[in-house]
Amino acid sequence: MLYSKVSPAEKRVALRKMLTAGAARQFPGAFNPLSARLIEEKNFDGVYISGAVLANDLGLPDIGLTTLPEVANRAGQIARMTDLPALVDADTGFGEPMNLARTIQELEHAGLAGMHIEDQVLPKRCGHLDGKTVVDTSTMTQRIAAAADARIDDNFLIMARTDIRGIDGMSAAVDRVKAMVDAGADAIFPEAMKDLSEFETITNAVDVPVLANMTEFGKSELFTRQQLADAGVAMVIYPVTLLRSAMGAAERVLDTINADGTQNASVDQMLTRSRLYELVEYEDYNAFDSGIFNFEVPGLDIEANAETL
Ligand SMILES: C[C@](O)(C(=O)O)[C@H](CC(=O)O)C(=O)O
Ligand SMILES: [Mg+2]
Repeated sequence: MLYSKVSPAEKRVALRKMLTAGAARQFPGAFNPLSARLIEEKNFDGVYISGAVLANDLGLPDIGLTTLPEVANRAGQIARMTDLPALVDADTGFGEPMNLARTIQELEHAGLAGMHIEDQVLPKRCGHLDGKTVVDTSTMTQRIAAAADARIDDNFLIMARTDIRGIDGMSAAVDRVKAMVDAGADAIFPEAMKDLSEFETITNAVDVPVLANMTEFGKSELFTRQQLADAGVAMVIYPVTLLRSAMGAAERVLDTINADGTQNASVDQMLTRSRLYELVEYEDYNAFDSGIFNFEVPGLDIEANAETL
């Protein structure tokens, strides 16, 4: 009922423990707090909170327009609704090293288990698009060092993402991930890997957990969990999958209403009222209320006093 009773500190420890090379832990992207519940109920390992989803949910493109308070607030609403650890996408960190320090502390206070920051320059782009630019290595390593230094809970995971693969190729990507680990990154997100051998090159180059981004309509093929595990990947995200599915369903039902004048033909595709109530634990709230508002007043015989009450 209400929020998760697992503390952020416990979630961070759990995240650290589960991220071993080849574990390929699966983190679907929650597009709202309720979908985080669904992810947990379906036994996934953790919840991802995508920058693209946070921006798109506000009707904005994913080009770095969202602000730290917006991201921290929404990510916190999602993270506290599940017992699973949540990893949030903090884009480029919302500024330069001093801002990075504040970003880390805000996200820690919001109850996140970890975050990732990337080496793009603003305006940033989806990592699977062309036309990106990245900062030089020393700017990126300063961001990571400032983030690591500002953290209060040592278990808060700082993941570093590089978008350099699509610009300067794989050997630049290998140099960049090594430098990011040396600067204090706890985990690596190599963006826009073309195939499994590229993931393997990265997992062989560093000793920290590596993430694979299985976003649809991007540059990577949609590999299975097993394929990614065999390439040494520790964590897999499906960042926009649920939002795309939910919006796809929404579009179809609107078309049905337009065509038929009623939603009847779509009802069997919907989450039923009882299933929805199950997800929000309606029964537990009812039980709580009936335990308190039982209309019994100690020492008072309600029936005997019925006329005067
Ligand atoms: C992972 C990502 O950073 C996100 O914000 O979810 C995006 C996903 C996408 O746009 O498909 C990305 O840059 O890959
Ligand atoms: Mg993003």
